[in-house]
Order: sequence, then C-alpha cells, then structure tokens
Amino acid sequence: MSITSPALLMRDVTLEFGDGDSRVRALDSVELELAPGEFVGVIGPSGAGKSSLLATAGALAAPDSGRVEVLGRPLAELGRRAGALARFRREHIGFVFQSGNLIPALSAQDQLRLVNRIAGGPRSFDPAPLLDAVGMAHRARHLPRQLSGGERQRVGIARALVTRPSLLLVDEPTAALDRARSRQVVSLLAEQSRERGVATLMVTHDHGVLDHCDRLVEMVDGRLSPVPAPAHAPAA
Ligand SMILES: Nc1ncnc2c1ncn2[C@@H]1O[C@H](COP(=O)(O)OP(=O)(O)OP(=O)(O)O)[C@@H](O)[C@H]1O
Repeated sequence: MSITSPALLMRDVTLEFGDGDSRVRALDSVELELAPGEFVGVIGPSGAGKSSLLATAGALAAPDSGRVEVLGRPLAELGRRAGALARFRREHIGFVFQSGNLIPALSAQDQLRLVNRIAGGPRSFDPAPLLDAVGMAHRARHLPRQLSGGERQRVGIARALVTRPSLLLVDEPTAALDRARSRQVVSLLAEQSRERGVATLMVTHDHGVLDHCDRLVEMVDGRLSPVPAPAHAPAA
C-alpha cells in the first residue's frame, strides 16, 4: 500500500449475470479512479449497473474480468487468501445504504460501538466525537425509531466512519428524505470526505444534490462515462 495509490482504481472491469440468452452485462469495460478525499457522484437510469459498480468497488462482487484496486491493493489477490478480503473490506471500506440500515434495538451511540467491537477497535472507543461531527451528539441515546429519516442517515454515516475507511460507498442516501434533508445529508458526506480524506462514491437519482459532488460519472447500459461539469444541477 502506498500513499500515492488512488483510493479506488477500476481498469477494464466487466461483470456479467446469467447465461445464454438471459446474459446481462451489468458492467462493461468500466474505467474509474478516485483520489483520496474526492467525492464522486454516479447517476444513470434504473438497471444501468450503478449498484453493481458499488458492489464491485466494495469487494462484495468479483468482476468477470478487469482489475479493481483499493489503496493500491488488488482485490483479486486478497480474495485468494482465506479471510483476507473480508478483513481488508472491514478495515478500509465503509458502506452507507438507503435509510441508514440501523439495528432497531440499538441506540445511536451503540450502533457505533458495535461496529468498533466487530472491527476489533480499541476498548476505549468513544462514539461522541463522531456523533458530534454529524450533528447527532444530542441524540446519542435515541433508538432508530425515535429519529427522523435524516437523523438516521446521519447516524449511518457516522457508523460508516468508525473504522476510518479510505473508501466510502454510498447507495441512494437520500431516497427517504425531503429536499432540505437530502441536501443536508449529502453536504455532510461531502464535508466528511474532504475533512477525513475519504474517497466517496455515491450513487443517486437525486439531481438536487449533485452540486455537492467534485465530479459526476454516468452509467448507461453498464458503461461508465464522465459527465461534463456544466451538467451539474445549480445549488439550491
Ligand atoms: N443478481 C443478479 N442476477 C441477475 N441479474 C442481475 C443481478 N443483479 C443485477 N442484475 C442485472 O444487472 C443490471 C444492472 O443492475 P444494477 O442493480 O447494478 O443496476 P442499477 O443501476 O443499480 O439499478 P437501480 O437504479 O434500479 O437500482 C440489470 O439489468 C439487472 O437486472
């Protein structure tokens, strides 16, 4: 691992599902590179391959061909050693899903503590600074059902940052939110990725939040291409 390596590198990545006539090319010769701290938005129609892109970048799916590297480490190589890929994913890659995906029985602070424990983090781990960073310190003892959609999403972001990942993969973070809350959540993601140097890849259908991204890429029929900067939605 080198400090000059991109956080994420995808070279000529292809991923297919099914056989024969039902064969679908979810990713078709995808090229993508994310520098540390870069916040990149992925747009594109339903079924275009956006979730497949996140799954492949996050070592949840192995491509049929091509190379995926995170922090300069080829995922295919890590996958050949038992447990190595799962450990690498736990240590270096964070995930944020649609409505936070919180555990219903745990308070906000306990969601973070659990992740720290699973990752073998320090016993002295204190969830307060991270909850503070996402503006949720005052809700530390609340259960998910006692939080608004936007607050749940903020806790989900704090939880994804517990292990200090270098790469954050975010799937439709504003799907359950109104416009104002959507902008708050995505602005928080942009701020956290810049401040912590986390490369963030965010899939979204929400064109009202795209101006927070450093750049955009578009997925159409499994092919990824850059979106010219003027296509960004204007700030609200
Ligand atoms: N497990 C699977 N088995 C078979 N085909 C799949 C599987 N997962 C995805 N696909 C197909 O691969 C293509 C890309 O799917 P993917 O979920 O990546 O698209 P998406 O852009 O994320 O869509 P959406 O915006 O609707 O979530 C689609 O044609 C989909 O039907």
